[in-house]
Amino acid sequence: MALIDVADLAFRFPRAEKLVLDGITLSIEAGERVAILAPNAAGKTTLARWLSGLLPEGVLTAERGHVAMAGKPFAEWSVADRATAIQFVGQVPSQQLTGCAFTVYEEIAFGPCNLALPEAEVRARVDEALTICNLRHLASRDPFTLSGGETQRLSIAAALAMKPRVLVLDEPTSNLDPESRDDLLAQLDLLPGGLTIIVLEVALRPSLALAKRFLLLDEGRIVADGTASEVLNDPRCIETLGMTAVTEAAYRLRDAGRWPEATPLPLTLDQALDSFGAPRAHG
Ligand SMILES: Nc1ncnc2c1ncn2[C@@H]1O[C@H](COP(=O)(O)OP(=O)(O)OP(=O)(O)O)[C@@H](O)[C@H]1O
Repeated sequence: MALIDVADLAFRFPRAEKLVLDGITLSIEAGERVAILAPNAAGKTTLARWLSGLLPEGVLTAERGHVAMAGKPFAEWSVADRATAIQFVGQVPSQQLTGCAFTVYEEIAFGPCNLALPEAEVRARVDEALTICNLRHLASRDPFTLSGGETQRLSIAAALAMKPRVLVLDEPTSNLDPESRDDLLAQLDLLPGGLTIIVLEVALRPSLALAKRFLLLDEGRIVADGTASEVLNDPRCIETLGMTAVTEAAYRLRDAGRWPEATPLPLTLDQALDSFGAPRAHG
């Protein structure tokens, strides 16, 4: 059985003419690292909230279909069980702070404390999350004094301290400068192998750094599902999301007759260097 099953999910916001999600069907296995790609306003955050069990909520219900985790629709999960099964990290770091923690340490401890875990277990979880997210030196700081990148790392640390099976990341690097983005991606790359990661993205580079499987969301439907080269080279993906800078450079070189026709266009710098037998950029 897949860990997450979305069955013919169709959803529209109240009074909206169009469906945001229009028959989404997909399965995600435990341990998979999946990127769901789509342009702005295509429904990434909405789908992320469904995948995380944050929708349905109140009047916001599906027109049809549902999302289930481990075979059970989210509607049947208790809040505590859902929060330990799946965690959502959104794109605006400051909106994710609890607002009731005086320190970074307390912010990370908030979730585990609400599960009424023994103090030693809470401490162990906070310690581990501080290390993974490189926040140990900031443990005593007021969360509201952190930079955007630090706050995003804190949001992820707080999510990890819940020891979820699934982490849903909605454009996690969209508000970060290139250095903070690369730092965060390097840290995410070190997360435990068993953790299922679903990242919803408009940007190709962070998706390539995190995911092995790629889905393209278009007009409320999943229209492509495959490897990076299958999905990122799909004309529908190129039309809506463009190409990586490396692919575009190779594409232009090929047009100018300076990229071997038989050599596939690379998606990343490492692939481009491999094509020429050059040493990779990092080690
Ligand atoms: N609460 C709401 N009420 C009505 N419409 C909404 C609501 N939230 C989102 N929408 C609309 O639903 C559509 C999808 O929004 P969503 O935020 O899911 O897209 P997105 O792909 O995450 O966009 P972005 O990349 O710009 O963050 C948009 O047209 C948006 O205006």
